[in-house]
Amino acid sequence: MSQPHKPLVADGHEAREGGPDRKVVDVAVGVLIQPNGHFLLTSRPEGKVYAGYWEFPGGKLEAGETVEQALARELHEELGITTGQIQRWREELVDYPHALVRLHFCKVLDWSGELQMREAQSFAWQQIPVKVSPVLPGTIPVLQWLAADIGWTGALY
Ligand SMILES: Nc1nc2c([nH]c(=O)n2[C@H]2C[C@H](O)[C@@H](COP(=O)(O)OP(=O)(O)OP(=O)(O)O)O2)c(=O)[nH]1
Repeated sequence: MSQPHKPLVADGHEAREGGPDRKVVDVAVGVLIQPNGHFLLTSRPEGKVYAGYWEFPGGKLEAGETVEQALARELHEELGITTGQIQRWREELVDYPHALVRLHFCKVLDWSGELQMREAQSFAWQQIPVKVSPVLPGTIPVLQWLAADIGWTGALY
């Protein structure tokens, strides 16, 4: 099967050919956007790969879950919020040394509940250019899309 486009290669390593042992891991990711356009970034907790890097909240799909179900579960588990409508937005394949991941980015404009950092992560409401660092390689395309939405052509972070 051909890929829709070449994966983004993180960390400058050579992209590996997708052998039978290199499975794609599907990840549901939420871009929570406030009415003023600010979006939520969270830092990856200690103990996970890329600990301390900033990303959009989300996580891997469990067996039998849709992207929307996985994202609603992850946002509740990680942030304690209940999501309203989840809008599928874009997909990105990222080739990390640790895994080949397909990120299913969704826009979330509607949620209820106060944010709770249930995994002791940090959070920051951001706008372009992003002030927190470092950002996870897989989040950079999203910053490009968000910048394009507002006609921003300057630095992203
Ligand atoms: N949540 C999230 N993950 C991202 C983003 N960008 C990006 O490349 N990733 C990658 C990092 C990881 O390889 C993968 C997400 O896996 P994870 O370890 O956070 O998932 P999880 O919460 O289900 O983890 P676990 O329970 O298995 O520890 O997707 C992003 O913006 N948000």
